[in-house]
Amino acid sequence: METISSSKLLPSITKSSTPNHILSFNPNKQLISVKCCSSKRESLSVSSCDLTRSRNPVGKTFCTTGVWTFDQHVSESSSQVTEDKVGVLLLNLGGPETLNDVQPFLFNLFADPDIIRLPRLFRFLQKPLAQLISVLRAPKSKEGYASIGGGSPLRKITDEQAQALKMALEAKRLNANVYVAMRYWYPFTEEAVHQIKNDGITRLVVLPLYPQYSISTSGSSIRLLQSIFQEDTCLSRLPVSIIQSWYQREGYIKSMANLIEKELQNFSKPEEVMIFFSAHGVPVTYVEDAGDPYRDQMEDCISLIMSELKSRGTDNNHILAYQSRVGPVQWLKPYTDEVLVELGQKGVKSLLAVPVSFVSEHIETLEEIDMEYRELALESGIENWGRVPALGCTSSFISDLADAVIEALPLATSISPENSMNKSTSTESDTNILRYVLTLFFGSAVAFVLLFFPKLASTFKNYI
Ligand SMILES: C=CC1=C(C)c2cc3[nH]c(cc4nc(cc5[nH]c(cc1n2)c(C)c5CCC(=O)O)C(CCC(=O)O)=C4C)c(C)c3C=C
Ligand SMILES: [Fe+2]
Repeated sequence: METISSSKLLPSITKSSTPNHILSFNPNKQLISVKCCSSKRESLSVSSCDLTRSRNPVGKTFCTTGVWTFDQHVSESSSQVTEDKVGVLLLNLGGPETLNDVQPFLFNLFADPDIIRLPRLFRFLQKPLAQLISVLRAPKSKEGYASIGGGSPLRKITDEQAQALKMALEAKRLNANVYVAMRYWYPFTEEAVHQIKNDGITRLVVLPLYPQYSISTSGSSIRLLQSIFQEDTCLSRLPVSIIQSWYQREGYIKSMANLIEKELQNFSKPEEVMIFFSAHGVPVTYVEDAGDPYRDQMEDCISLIMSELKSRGTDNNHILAYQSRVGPVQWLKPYTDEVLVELGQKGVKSLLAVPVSFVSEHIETLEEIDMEYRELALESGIENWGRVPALGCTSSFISDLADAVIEALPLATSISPENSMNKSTSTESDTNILRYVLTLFFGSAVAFVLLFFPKLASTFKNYI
């Protein structure tokens, strides 16, 4: 068992050549532990690396992935797995189902401190800002959702994936209930957790439906989950195993390569097509200041997919760019729209877009790629355009997710109840009330000023 400091966690995870990381947590123990599973494709060998505690200046355990706010410890209990009532919790973003849902959905999204990361001193502005930005952005967002049929397909697709995963698990002789927990819309994470509790689940695997880990996606959902579990004595005893990222799994890489190969055949000269990976962007500060492994994982993922294609004799040129930036800050580069124009200018004639951050169709594939980027590419001189569909319920992919769940199951450990991080003293409650009143007062004042002074509000024009 290797012991390393938590400040080394991120590099060891993101640069690992065998990076299937399954983390189980127990916030009472004074160690952080991570299971680094050497996923040699079909056969999985597990090695544990215990991480010694390292504290940030405010006294909480800190880890550069941004997930592990509290100390954690792993202990294995694989012998129990067969007697358990198993649950699998799929984490996803959620999307507005009707146009009326758009603004409240956007509010939930922008109110997440992992989406708009304000300095601690300005956190009290989070909700008023979320209100303002959601109101300002809603008209543009609504247009987008209107153009793809009046709402997000995410809930329907995720439900179908949940059903397909349940069946794939059954086929592999594991009976499990599969739940869906959305971060910003129905079914909310709280509802899914409530159901898990009601159903008497005794062992849980948490599987974010994002192949690569980002603070803003899997990280946000996992943190929310941790806080719900820590508040509940019963849940804090439930053995849980969290699969943080799975982009490196063979089943995923091969399924992506299959889709790309198939789509290339629709071009008259497949070998001349540029494979254009378009990943969802994140602000640069996430990666460079907060230690988000997203960019490293994305680059690793693309190189694995390209190696797989090469091994099959498909050796096309490829490029990775980042789409969907929102707000006034700098995002990961190169930007998809700028690269499309450059490629057109350089004389690239055939291009296959591959969305790679997400496994369902959603507004950014159906509207942004299929409509906006396609139009831009054609205007820029690209003549032949194609797009790889999202994986959805592709059977090889779902079967691989099922394997990931089965592999993660024995690693589940519980959060013990004694050391509830949320036991607050009376002083803390007083402070909370004071903070609440101040937040309400200043927040309303700021929202009022911004809403009624449009020039100030134009600072936020890039969110619109
Ligand atoms: C403002 C910050 C945002 C960050 C950071 C961000 C990261 C991020 N998002 C996805 C996946 C999806 N995002 C979706 C919608 C969406 N995302 C943002 C903002 C940020 N995303 C907004 C404002 C919206 C709403 C749509 C819009 O107004 O443009 C969706 C679509 C859900 C749907 O309804 O279909 C997905 C999927 C990833 C993978 C990611 C970081 C890696
Ligand atoms: Fe997003």
